[in-house]
Amino acid sequence: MSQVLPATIPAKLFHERADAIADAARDLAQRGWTPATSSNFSMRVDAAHAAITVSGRDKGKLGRNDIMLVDMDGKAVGTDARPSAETELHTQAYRRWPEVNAVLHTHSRTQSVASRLFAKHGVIRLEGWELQKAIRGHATHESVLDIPVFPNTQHMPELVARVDAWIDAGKPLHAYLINGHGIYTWGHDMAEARRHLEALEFLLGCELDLKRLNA
Ligand SMILES: CSC[C@@H](O)[C@@H](O)C(=O)COP(=O)(O)O
Ligand SMILES: [Zn+2]
Repeated sequence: MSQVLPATIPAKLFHERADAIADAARDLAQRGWTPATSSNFSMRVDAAHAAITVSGRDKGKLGRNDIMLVDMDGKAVGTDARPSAETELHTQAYRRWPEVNAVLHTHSRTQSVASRLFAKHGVIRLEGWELQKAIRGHATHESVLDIPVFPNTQHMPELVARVDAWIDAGKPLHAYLINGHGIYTWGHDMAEARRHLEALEFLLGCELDLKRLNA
């Protein structure tokens, strides 16, 4: 794949983003959170563009050629490569929150099982866990952190509309699960997005343990 960059985007900037995405993806794949080419990752490059994983690639073995440029409508820029099937969910986050610079989506077993188990409630309420403080804006374990569970669909505009409706209702949103599918979360930078994902994986695992123990 050859990526032609707009004149306004230096190659160094695009490569930095691509390398940060590949590093994160390798780590998450090693944890077993990206089975069978699933998951997708992106970073904002500038106000009008994001770098995102090419669709269908093994996320544990990404190189620079597996990351491409899209505009904020999710359309490929300067390449014939096909962006992630879920690109619109990434660009939605960049459009809605100018301060968000990295979006991560994984398919861990914990995320998948939790999404099925809590789908009937439409939300997982996290409350009383110290690790909630790993999420931006949460200063105490006494805060309430609601993670919505949206129905899965292959039709991205439907999911985009559900996310928009949640945000437009004025409800805080740090992450969402898609039923039988996985999780989306994001951050002001890649380190924050990774911290959010790691904390949420841990917290969902705790909730599943409580269910198992019937506690
Ligand atoms: C390999 S099944 C998972 C995919 O359908 C999808 O949900 C996913 O996360 C990866 O899709 P991709 O198009 O590679 O970004
Ligand atoms: Zn997915």
